[in-house]
Amino acid sequence: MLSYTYSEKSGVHVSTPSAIHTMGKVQSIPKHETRLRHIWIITGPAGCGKSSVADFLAKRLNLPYIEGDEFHPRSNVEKMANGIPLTDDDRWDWLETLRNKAVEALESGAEGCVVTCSCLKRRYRDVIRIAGREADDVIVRFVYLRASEELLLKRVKARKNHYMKDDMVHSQFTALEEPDESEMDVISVDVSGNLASVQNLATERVRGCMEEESQ
Ligand SMILES: Nc1ncnc2c1ncn2[C@@H]1O[C@H](COP(=O)(O)OP(=O)(O)OP(=O)(O)O)[C@@H](O)[C@H]1O
Ligand SMILES: O=C(O)[C@H](O)[C@@H](O)[C@H](O)[C@H](O)CO
Repeated sequence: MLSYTYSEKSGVHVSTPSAIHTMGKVQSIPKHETRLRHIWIITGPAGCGKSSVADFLAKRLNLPYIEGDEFHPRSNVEKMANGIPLTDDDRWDWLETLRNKAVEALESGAEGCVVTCSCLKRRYRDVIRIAGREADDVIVRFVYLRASEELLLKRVKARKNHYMKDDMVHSQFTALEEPDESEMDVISVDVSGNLASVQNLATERVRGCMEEESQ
């Protein structure tokens, strides 16, 4: 069973397993004996730094990294490259694929994984959240990289050799439903600082969250 409490320190509502299910019975176990497996989803609109942060975090935590953009079907990439925003229908299968990839990583023995996925809308995050029902020790957490449209426009404009051009940034913000306080599994990180400071900040927040959970 998962229980939620708000943590001043990490700024998220943390869930802690208070019991595990064994052969149909619920057996309580001491928290310190529980090893949680996290699926860390690095989210936000194009150019917010998902890949740069996820790569860094995965190395620091020694976890496999799944780059969400690699699993978009070719039709989605072609649309985006041609300046056409994706629709909900373009995204459902992709979201499920990413969820399955994350679960597969855990099934094949990883202690957790880091996944990049824009997850622009709440219902997209809900698709990924289902992975947390796999087992009591599996926890899905979102790291939302927060930035203004103006800043991301600047970063995407400066970026070379990417199918997503700056003419798509506005549509990303039109689709975006920023996570609010009711989404207790989201860590929100301001990405207006330089890359190294953002990478460190995100890693610190993630570690803080893990520390809270282990208490
Ligand atoms: N905090 C930062 N400060 C300055 N530049 C940054 C920062 N974070 C990322 N960048 C740069 O902005 C660009 C976008 O970053 P990145 O590719 O990591 O974002 P992304 O969210 O993965 O983008 P996309 O989803 O469009 O692939 C890159 O050129 C990257 O080097
Ligand atoms: O849902 C979406 O619209 C997409 O996932 C985009 O966010 C891009 O793939 C990504 O950001 C690359 O620039």
